[in-house]
Amino acid sequence: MKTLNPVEGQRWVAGMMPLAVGDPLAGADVLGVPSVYWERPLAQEAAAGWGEAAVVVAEEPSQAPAALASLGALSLRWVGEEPESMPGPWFGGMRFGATGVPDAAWNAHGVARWTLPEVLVWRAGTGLMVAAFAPEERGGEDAVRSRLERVRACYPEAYRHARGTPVALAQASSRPAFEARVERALEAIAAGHLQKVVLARSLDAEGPEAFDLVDVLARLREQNPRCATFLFRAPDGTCFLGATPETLCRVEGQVVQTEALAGTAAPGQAEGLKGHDKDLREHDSVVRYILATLRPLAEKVTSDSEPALLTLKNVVHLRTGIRAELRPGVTAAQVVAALHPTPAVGGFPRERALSFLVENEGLDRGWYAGPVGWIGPKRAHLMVALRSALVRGAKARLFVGVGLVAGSTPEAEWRETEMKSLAMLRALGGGDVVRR
Ligand SMILES: C=C(O[C@@H]1C=C(C(=O)O)C=C[C@H]1O)C(=O)O
Repeated sequence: MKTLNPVEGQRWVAGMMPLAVGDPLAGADVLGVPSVYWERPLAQEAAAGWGEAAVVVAEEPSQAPAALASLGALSLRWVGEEPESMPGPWFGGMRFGATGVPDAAWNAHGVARWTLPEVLVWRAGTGLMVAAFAPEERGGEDAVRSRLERVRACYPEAYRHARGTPVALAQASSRPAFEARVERALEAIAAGHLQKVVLARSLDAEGPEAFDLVDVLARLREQNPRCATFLFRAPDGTCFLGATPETLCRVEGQVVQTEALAGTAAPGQAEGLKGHDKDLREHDSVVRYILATLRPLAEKVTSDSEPALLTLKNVVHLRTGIRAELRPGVTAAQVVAALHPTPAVGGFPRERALSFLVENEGLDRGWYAGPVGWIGPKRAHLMVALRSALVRGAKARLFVGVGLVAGSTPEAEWRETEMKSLAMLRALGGGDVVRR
């Protein structure tokens, strides 16, 4: 594990102040594309971070849980008032897991990468707050004060709407290759080797010029108010961003909220979903896995008695809400390590499904379907990074997956991946996407 600015043994100083009414995203007009971005419009939770006061990086998959656990060791001294409900201060994520076909495009994001921004702006009630972070030694307090003043002096008060006009995207992906992989998965299911496996594919899209990622974020949050819009920028400028509906875990003290999200229909066919045996089986394996995984960590675990419909712009999902009260001493990092990957994005039985993906998926998922979000003392929110893309310049690689069980068909699953790709395509292109 590598700490770019050592956290252990180092003390950090932080300060904060209110900003006038505004929008965390609007800061991008003066401070540039943020290093980290997070927004859940319906929950009125939004945060943008610039710069990197500290970064914790895992270099090997085996180091990812320790990297996450180490974030709690941050020794932070607040000058003046302490915030009550600041998201973070660590923002980042990690890879889905092992891959059979490593893609160097993911290298700069690392196996796991957690950033403590130099400046963090977040929504608090009707206004904004800004915090700054710096190492204690060598004038930390002065750095914090000057950063806060600099941000206050330049921060725009307007809301940042998308401004660009729609552009045509060149798109490339292989339907025959994906359908052949679906067939292979269905054979493994028919042979009794697997009950469920979630197979993903990529789709390459290219715009006429470099994507304006602030515009893309503005569209993602506006078009997907029930989702978490996120962005993580790696040191080489590559950005991983998206708008995902799936919470891996929200931790507030000892209380955890999570959900099973699996089973999908087109918006027009939502009503049939609750009575559809294939989708109910696909969903049920996720509910059972999450309940069994949380029980050893929790005093009490409860779930909704039946799945409800979660209606998004392009798709409808089956959703079961799950809550747990953690045993004393159990941390958010332990909950993440235990839950990820759930059968909503991996499969069941878990290890067999993951090996099947390494051998047959033919894709480096990178951070797609991995945990992304924020973590701080006593609170954390990690989402499953779906409906997302890795973007560099004018090129974007989108990722979409589908849960396969007995009864799935290649054609229907291809269509489902097409539907799921619309959220990112609409945000990248800025216009409606026509699918034949
Ligand atoms: C794998 C994805 O989505 C997952 C798979 C679903 C399904 O197969 O029904 C539904 C929601 C997600 O848990 C994706 O969007 O890429």
